[in-house]
Amino acid sequence: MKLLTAAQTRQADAATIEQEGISSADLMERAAAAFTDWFCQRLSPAEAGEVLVVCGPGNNGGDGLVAARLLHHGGYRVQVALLPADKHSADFELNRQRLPAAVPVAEWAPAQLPAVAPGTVVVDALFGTGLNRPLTGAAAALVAHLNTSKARIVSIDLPSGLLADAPQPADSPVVQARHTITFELPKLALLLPQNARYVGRWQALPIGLSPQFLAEADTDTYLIDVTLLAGRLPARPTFSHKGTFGHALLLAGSRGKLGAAVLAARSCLHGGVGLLTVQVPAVGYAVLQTAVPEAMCLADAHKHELSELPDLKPYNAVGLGPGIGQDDATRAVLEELLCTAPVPLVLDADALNLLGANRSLLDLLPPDTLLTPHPKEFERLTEPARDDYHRLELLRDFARRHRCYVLLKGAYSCLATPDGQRYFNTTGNPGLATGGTGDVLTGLALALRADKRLSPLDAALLATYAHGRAADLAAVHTGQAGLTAGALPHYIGRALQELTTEEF
Ligand SMILES: NC(=O)C1=CN([C@@H]2O[C@H](COP(=O)(O)OP(=O)(O)OC[C@H]3O[C@@H](n4cnc5c(N)ncnc54)[C@H](OP(=O)(O)O)[C@@H]3O)[C@@H](O)[C@H]2O)[C@H](O)CC1
Ligand SMILES: [K+]
Repeated sequence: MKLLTAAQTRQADAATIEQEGISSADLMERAAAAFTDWFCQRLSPAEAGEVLVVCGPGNNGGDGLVAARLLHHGGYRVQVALLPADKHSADFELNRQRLPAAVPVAEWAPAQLPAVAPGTVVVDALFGTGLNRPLTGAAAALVAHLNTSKARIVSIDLPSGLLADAPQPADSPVVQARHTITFELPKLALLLPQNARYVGRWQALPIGLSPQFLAEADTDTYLIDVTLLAGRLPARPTFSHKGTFGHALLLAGSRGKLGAAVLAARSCLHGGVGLLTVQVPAVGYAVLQTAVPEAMCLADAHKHELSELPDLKPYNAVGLGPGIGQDDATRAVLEELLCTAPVPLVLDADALNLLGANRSLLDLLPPDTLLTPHPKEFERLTEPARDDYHRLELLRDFARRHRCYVLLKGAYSCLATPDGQRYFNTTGNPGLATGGTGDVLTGLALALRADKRLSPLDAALLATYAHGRAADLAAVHTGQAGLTAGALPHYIGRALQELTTEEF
């Protein structure tokens, strides 16, 4: 799925209107009807009580007027508050006329903003993708009034005051919505942590925008979902053997952090790798042989941390990082690996922190290496980000400069590619915010990078999606709070199976 900018959304509207031979008012009716259906499925007229629809001067306000009409006809008690404005869009005016007289309408000027009782259901239709500057004056006053009222706010398209795809001053007035219901495709602003307090839970409702326009739209930003992944994970051939799915080497663990090596190893095996060899410090040898009998194990000569690199010839991919610590001997292993790796690399955790502490090593990164930092690890590789938008710019620049794939982990993890593309993940849940889940991702990514049938991009996309999907499958049984990294590997196979396609 593509992520479109506000400007592209307007172009999609125009293309839809032209190709279907409909009016913009028809498309507004379709969008507002989708919103109203969503609303009615969640709140009955009795549960909603008095619904306050606040409308701005443009087509976002027009959506609100249509929703007010449809809710009224659906038996809801509705009133409409209009933001004072000198001019209104044509479709706003049209739907102002269509609003039944039985629906009370009042213009809410800053001087006398009526009280909004706590818990009132408010439909925020002030501004959407047409917002082009921070709110001031009457609009800012109304937004502040709504936010302090503790109303239950659902925003149409965007929480009013939030720009669709660009940063804005941190003190800009923005509606704090419980839900944001957007149309067809999400906007970038909905995916960023700094906007979470405004956006609440978001959902994109289909409104039949031109499939041709969407297919041809030029974007460098995508969502990782099942449609994007279709066909990327081939079925496992009948006459497969262990070599078919690659032999991976995992370099992991240090004294007191051997669990990371176990988690990554188990995940790699559940990710479908053919053979796995794990090298751990000598202290971990018995642990790995016991905990992960399916993996072959090499004991590093050093007792407590990794100090040597084995011969890499037998391996199709190498993973380094989970639990390795940052001792000098381990840094030397990283440097040797970067200089000699003839195979795809997956670097995580302290391997990234070692890169951050020894920036000259970044110049040794082989092309197509996959790095999987969380935001703090990424900051150590680059610089502190001003905000989430700046962090995405840093991410794109880093991936381009070092010709690598960088997966910035978090809600909606973002994969940046060497050619400047960005992919936001759509799976996962807050249950992943627990120790060891990154190690599980590393093991899964290593398994897929060892599969010679997969491109570096496909392996990274599949690992990102399946890791979050495994968490979603697990959380059904464990709950989010009860989700542990150790439970995740058991759901990876099913997550991958859902993505496997049998070619005709
Ligand atoms: N495909 C879809 O997603 C569809 C979405 N629809 C809805 O249409 C809106 C977008 O409507 P639009 O009229 O383009 O813009 P807004 O309603 O968001 O804003 C109205 C005008 O407000 C002015 N503006 C911008 N910023 C401010 C501000 N800070 N303070 C005051 N006024 C502001 C601006 O006009 P200017 O002349 O002042 O620049 C805006 O034009 C979308 O969000 C959906 O809700 C369609 O209904 C159907 C398809
Ligand atoms: K809105």
